[in-house]
Amino acid sequence: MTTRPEAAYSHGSPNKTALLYCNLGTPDAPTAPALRRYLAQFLSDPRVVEIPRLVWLAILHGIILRVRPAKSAAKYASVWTSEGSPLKVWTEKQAKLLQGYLGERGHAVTVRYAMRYGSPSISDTLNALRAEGATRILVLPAYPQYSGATTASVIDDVASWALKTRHLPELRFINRYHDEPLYIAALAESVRAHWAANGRPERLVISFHGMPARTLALGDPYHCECLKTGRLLAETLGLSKADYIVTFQSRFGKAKWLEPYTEPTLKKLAAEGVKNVAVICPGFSADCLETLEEISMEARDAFLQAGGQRFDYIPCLNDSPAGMRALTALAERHLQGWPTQLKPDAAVLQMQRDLALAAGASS
Ligand SMILES: C=CC1=C(C)c2cc3[nH]c(cc4nc(cc5[nH]c(cc1n2)c(C)c5CCC(=O)O)C(CCC(=O)O)=C4C)c(C)c3C=C
Ligand SMILES: [Fe+2]
Ligand SMILES: [Fe+2]
Repeated sequence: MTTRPEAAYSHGSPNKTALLYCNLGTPDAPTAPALRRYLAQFLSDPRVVEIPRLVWLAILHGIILRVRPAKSAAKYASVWTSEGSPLKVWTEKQAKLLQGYLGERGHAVTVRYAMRYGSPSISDTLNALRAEGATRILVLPAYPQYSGATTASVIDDVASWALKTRHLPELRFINRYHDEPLYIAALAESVRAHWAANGRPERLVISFHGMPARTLALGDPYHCECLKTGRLLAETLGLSKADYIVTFQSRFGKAKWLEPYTEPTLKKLAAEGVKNVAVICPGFSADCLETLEEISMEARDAFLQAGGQRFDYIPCLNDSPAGMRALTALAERHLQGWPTQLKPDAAVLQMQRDLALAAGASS
């Protein structure tokens, strides 16, 4: 997308408020060349792989980008839909719904989505929003739990766009929503609906994307926020400590990542005689490779092969009304103080009447 924001964003253009919903990104196609492009951008981000640059770039280009693209492409092919990558399909749909839900709540907000890696990029989308006259932009990363690798990386990307931009809009960022009551309620609602249809499992496994273990010691709040989401969900469902476990999936490389790991935990549970589990992944705002393939295919097989009898995967919040209501309320709270009202509200109308009366009295 080529835009000339500086030219279009002149004095006197409309003062629009916008919401930019940013997700991780996904390859353009389930093919090795598309995966190579995507992984090269993703894994070159110093927020994602925090090891010395030159050493890492040699490993990335010398080994990983030669081997991983074909393997990952095959996995993506197993979840790809006629409309494209699930992550992109859901993210696009969520942005459309957010626009509608905010409109229903009386807010004139232009909602767009962007991807941290791949397309549409954050900088192209910010340029397009400015060209449309956005002077206030609220950035909502699609990550309930804050981590340096995800939320901070979105903020880095917005900041690097800002470095190249003369006339900046007002900017706000939502850093986290891991303990928002409506988010927890939406997760609980989807678990309860699942229980109503399929029965209650012996164990609820609450699986989050992993991070290198050292990030916890370095002060990343991610681990604590995942544990809090898990605890609040369990409390809302009335589960005891023995009924659920929080685990971490998607380990990358040989270093120690946050534990317990999801798949080994599932095998251990099966070995201990647990026959029936349900797995939910609250850290993913939308179903994607990591949930649909890694959990619902690979982890399922591992549990069943280890002696488990029933494995249920509970989908992400995706476009569920409860999930969308949670995002809408979150955005609405962070939009406060910005003029987004479609119609002047009652207080403004009353103030205008008072001013007119006062003007009449003094003339
Ligand atoms: C190399 C290190 C990685 C870190 C750190 C990491 C953190 C992290 N990732 C997500 C969310 C997603 N990751 C996804 C895919 C994915 N993640 C990594 C690596 C790291 N992630 C890779 C290499 C991949 C690509 C697939 C593969 O080759 O295995 C996805 C899915 C994207 C999709 O297209 O469907 C998501 C979402 C979080 C939340 C996170 C840290 C908190
Ligand atoms: Fe990841
Ligand atoms: Fe994975």
